[in-house]
Amino acid sequence: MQVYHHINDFTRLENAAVTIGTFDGVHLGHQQIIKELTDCAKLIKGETVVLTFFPHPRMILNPENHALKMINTMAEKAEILDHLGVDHLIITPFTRDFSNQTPEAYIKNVLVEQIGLKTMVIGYDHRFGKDRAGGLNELKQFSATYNYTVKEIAEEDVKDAAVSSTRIRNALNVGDVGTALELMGHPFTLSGKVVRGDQIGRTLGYPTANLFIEENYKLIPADGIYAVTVELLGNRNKNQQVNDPYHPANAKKAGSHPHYQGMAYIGHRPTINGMSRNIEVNIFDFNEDIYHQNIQLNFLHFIRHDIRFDSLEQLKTQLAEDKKDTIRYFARG
Ligand SMILES: Cc1cc2nc3c(=O)[nH]c(=O)nc-3n(C[C@H](O)[C@H](O)[C@H](O)COP(=O)(O)O)c2cc1C
Ligand SMILES: Nc1ncnc2c1ncn2[C@@H]1O[C@H](COP(=O)(O)OP(=O)(O)O)[C@@H](O)[C@H]1O
Repeated sequence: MQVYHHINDFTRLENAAVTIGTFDGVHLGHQQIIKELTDCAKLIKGETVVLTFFPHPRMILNPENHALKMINTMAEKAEILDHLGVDHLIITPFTRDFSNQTPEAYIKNVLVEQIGLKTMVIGYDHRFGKDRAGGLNELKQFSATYNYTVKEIAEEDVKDAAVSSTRIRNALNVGDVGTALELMGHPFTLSGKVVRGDQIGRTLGYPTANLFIEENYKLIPADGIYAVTVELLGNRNKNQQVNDPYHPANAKKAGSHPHYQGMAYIGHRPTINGMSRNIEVNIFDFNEDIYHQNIQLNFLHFIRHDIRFDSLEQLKTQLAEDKKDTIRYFARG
């Protein structure tokens, strides 16, 4: 997949099948749109283009709204779209100028002249252009003039499945990573660098790698303990991943890097009166120094809520129970 950070970097295609959206979570509904896009591209012997906005329009229009958290970082989204076989991903900065275009100007200047639109695949409720005046009707209205077709994804197709980014965010906010997995068809992930903590973990017999997440817009699930798989990504630069998905350090094929099971903790560590909200993982059958490495946690199952214990000894007893519960979860297959 080719990634572009500005529409001007894009070289117009002969036959582009295009879709536009935020695609947060790249859930089963989104995957249906991408599948439709791929089928349309085959019909016109063309290539697939996903046009997305980053930062999210609401982050720009509402920068003080810290409540707006995203299921995916841009890098994670790019990676999933790449796996789904998308040919071109255009990440457009959402500027006032851009959003002030009329629907026709947007269709003509951006979609037709800069991208080479031949087939538009679009969800029933997508809006674009100044005051969100553009939608399916406008796309259809100008299709004859600018010589493209419109493939609509019907409301019932998306709604039937009851899949939405909002529903996934709500599930994650209460720790229900199982529902998120079901609605996305892939696990919710957190990735970042391993940083030093207070080094208490190892004294309990449960060393925990502490995760630092760079993207402040990333949604962190509810406090609690989770069954996760852990991928050791080495020292790759996550930003490079978006800029250059072909960089060898960014190749992330199944089995190309170590994969472990583990139990993750999200919370303030009330037992030791911790101040910060930590994301930590105890990796099973593992004993290596991974400070400064990038790791990815794949969240599969909620184990329990965070608890304040009266002593570290009690916490340690509970950690042994958590490990048993987590192993039992994985054994269930
Ligand atoms: C699976 C797991 C469950 C945990 N559960 C709790 C908990 O219920 N209450 C709590 O205060 N801390 C909990 N912790 C966090 C520990 O307090 C923390 O790992 C320990 O203080 C070590 O911190 P350090 O990595 O900064 O050294 C848990 C950690 C893990 C890995
Ligand atoms: N099984 C393991 N799970 C997690 N980290 C491990 C494991 N074995 C070794 N480590 C290393 O130990 C560190 C965690 O030890 P810990 O005592 O909890 O220190 P800290 O408080 O700095 O996280 C990790 O960052 C990692 O480098």
